[in-house]
Amino acid sequence: MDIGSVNSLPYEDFVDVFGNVVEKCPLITAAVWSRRPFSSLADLEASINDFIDALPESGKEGILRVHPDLAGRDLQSGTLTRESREEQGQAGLDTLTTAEVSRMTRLNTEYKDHFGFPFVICARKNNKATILRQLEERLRNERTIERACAIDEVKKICHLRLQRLVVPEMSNKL
Ligand SMILES: NC(=O)N[C@H]1NC(=O)NC1=O
Repeated sequence: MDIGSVNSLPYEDFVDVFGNVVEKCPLITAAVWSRRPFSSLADLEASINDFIDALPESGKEGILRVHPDLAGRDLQSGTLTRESREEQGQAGLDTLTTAEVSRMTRLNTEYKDHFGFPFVICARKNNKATILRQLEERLRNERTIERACAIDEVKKICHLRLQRLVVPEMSNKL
């Protein structure tokens, strides 16, 4: 889909297509629809990022809280969103050993107890080793820094999800 087609989508279709670019936050997509027309995919992405940046800290934490744990209960029970399942699979989180699952679960719990929101990282840009290392390192962050870091990861996830939905303008001309 190119940006012209994106701009011509009625509200319902726009939310159907882009409703999960930020995990389980279709409200963000619904809000940015009124900022059409977008000049490019980057412009649509910037509108989403602007919306997130304008939220109060409690709103940003809300975005983090609806993210599923990595290698957590939703992965085991098959209740992840399609996007999240693919991302966690690509990072190898669906083939962890029992010992790795235990370590991830222990660290995820420790992180959540400490910050009050789940650990979020762009799985597609990582693998199980870098995810576990980041989880241990970021646990030591000061809260404000960590919240900003997690929101940056949400934006990276959103960037990659958008790219898979909208063909870059150049490749339409080939
Ligand atoms: N907890 C967490 O980071 N979840 C996410 N990361 C990612 O790449 N997809 C997700 O659902």
